[in-house]
Amino acid sequence: MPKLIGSTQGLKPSQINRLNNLYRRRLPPAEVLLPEQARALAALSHEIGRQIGLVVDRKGEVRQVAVGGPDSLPHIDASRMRHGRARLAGVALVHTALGPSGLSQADQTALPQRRWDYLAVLNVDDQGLPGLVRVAHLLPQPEDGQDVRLLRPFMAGQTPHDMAALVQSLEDEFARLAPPLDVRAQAAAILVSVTTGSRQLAEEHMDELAELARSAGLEVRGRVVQRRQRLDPRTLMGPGRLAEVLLLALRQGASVVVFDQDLSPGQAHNLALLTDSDIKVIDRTQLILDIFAQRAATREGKLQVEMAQLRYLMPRLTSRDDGLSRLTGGIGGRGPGETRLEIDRRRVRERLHRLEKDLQEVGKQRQRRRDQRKRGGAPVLSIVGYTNAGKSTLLNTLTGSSVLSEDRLFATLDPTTRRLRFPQEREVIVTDTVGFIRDLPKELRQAFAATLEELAQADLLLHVADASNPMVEEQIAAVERTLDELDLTQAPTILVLNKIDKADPEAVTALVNRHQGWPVSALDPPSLRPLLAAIEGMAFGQNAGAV
Ligand SMILES: Nc1nc2c(ncn2[C@@H]2O[C@H](COP(=O)(O)OP(=O)(O)OP(=O)(O)O)[C@@H](O)[C@H]2O)c(=O)[nH]1
Ligand SMILES: [Mg+2]
Repeated sequence: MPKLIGSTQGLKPSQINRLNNLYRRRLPPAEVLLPEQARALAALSHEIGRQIGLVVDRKGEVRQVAVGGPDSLPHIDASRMRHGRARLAGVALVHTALGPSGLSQADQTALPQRRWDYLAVLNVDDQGLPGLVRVAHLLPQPEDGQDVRLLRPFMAGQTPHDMAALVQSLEDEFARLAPPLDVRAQAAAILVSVTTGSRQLAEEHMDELAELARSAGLEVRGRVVQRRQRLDPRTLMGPGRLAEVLLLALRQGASVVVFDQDLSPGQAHNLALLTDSDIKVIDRTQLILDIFAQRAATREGKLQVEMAQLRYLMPRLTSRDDGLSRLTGGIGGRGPGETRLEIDRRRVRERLHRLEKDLQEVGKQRQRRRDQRKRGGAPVLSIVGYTNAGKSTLLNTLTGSSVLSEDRLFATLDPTTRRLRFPQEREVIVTDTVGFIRDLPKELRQAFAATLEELAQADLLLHVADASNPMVEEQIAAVERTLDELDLTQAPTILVLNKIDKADPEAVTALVNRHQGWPVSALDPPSLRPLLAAIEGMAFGQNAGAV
């Protein structure tokens, strides 16, 4: 028999017994409660002066008995009660309310939070007698602007609907309305941004978040931007708005909610407690970590990503509870965590220590390779730039190689080195590396320090920007800021304005004038000729070509 949960302190053994006995009798699935069950429940609730909640599955079995305060219930985790692939929780909540209050605001928001099949409130009068039963359920589509339907209140035993049939039809309707998932996607997601800034900026950042989500294998099914005077320190957005987001997720069949803002460990924890356990609430940093985890191919890359994930996880391991399992893993359950709920801080620390050692070792090897290259004497040209700007494509076209390039953020994680030959037997070493992004998570910046160190060796930096991107100015600034933070401003830099084939020509002209950049299309070799001449000139001295 499952255990009672909630405020059982101070109750008499006989009362605890009677509460436990509530597990023994099934409730009629079609009817919510039989009259004698309503009487017993009302009397007991009245006697202990607390709300009693019953979580009831679709067969009428009582799966959880919860004891609350005079007008509240404890947190109930319905995750292990879910049946099959149901969209709704597969369980309903029936609880008592002392006095005439009926359905509270908390009840209304609990519906999308917990996805109860339905929620029934049994009023208990001041004599301890059962009053009306009020039932509310979520609507698959809004009706007259309402997302929740309240059934006509009734006395126990006089249910106006066959509740089992009603739940089944809701379930079918929710399933019918959510489109099937694209075969290439791992899950559907709702994107959320809570901001005190301008809507336009928030929308632009959401465009980027959508690209990140797509790159991570998520299918974006909705975007919600909330502007507030002040962020809610507990959950960023207010509870009402959060309930809307969760309802949208339910209707769209989305199992991931991604915040554009970073969530503190406390916020992530609170949000996890306020959402159904089938929903994963993550932030932009986690999304980026997840992409990196999917893309890391070399040993060094994998070590770096695991280190970043563990560093992110560490402060979130303080409290261990049901929210944790959803905080730890990646979207598809990759990454550390998920399978290791029992993972503790000590083990994480040990693993981090090990990773640091391994990374140092790999770093030494990298240093040796670098020294060898240096001894060769050829100048080193490093390609840097915002993710997806076309760095790998440019490397390929410049050096006639075939490094993976993809319309996807963070296609490249591991540095690649190629030779670019000029006439007269002169060559430069060209390296392509991981792209930058605004607000790169600090865990990743630290973990990728070794990779980025490579850039310090560069004699020349090629900063590639995507001139066709509406956010190109912000991207150029973000890259410059990152270079600055990495202390990489010594080497001369050439700004390459890429993708002019699909950019607005006037915008390109303006960019060229403003930044003294070289307009090119990495897909069109002839367009690279002036840039090549500039590279040769800067790598070998202005007049080198004439010698
Ligand atoms: N139209 C057009 N597309 C380009 C051009 N250069 C690159 N692309 C496309 O832009 C996308 C990204 O190119 P990548 O070379 O992978 O970009 P990257 O900067 O290496 O990206 P990450 O490694 O993910 O940071 C690919 O789909 C390329 O085909 C260009 O000049 N014109
Ligand atoms: Mg690349």
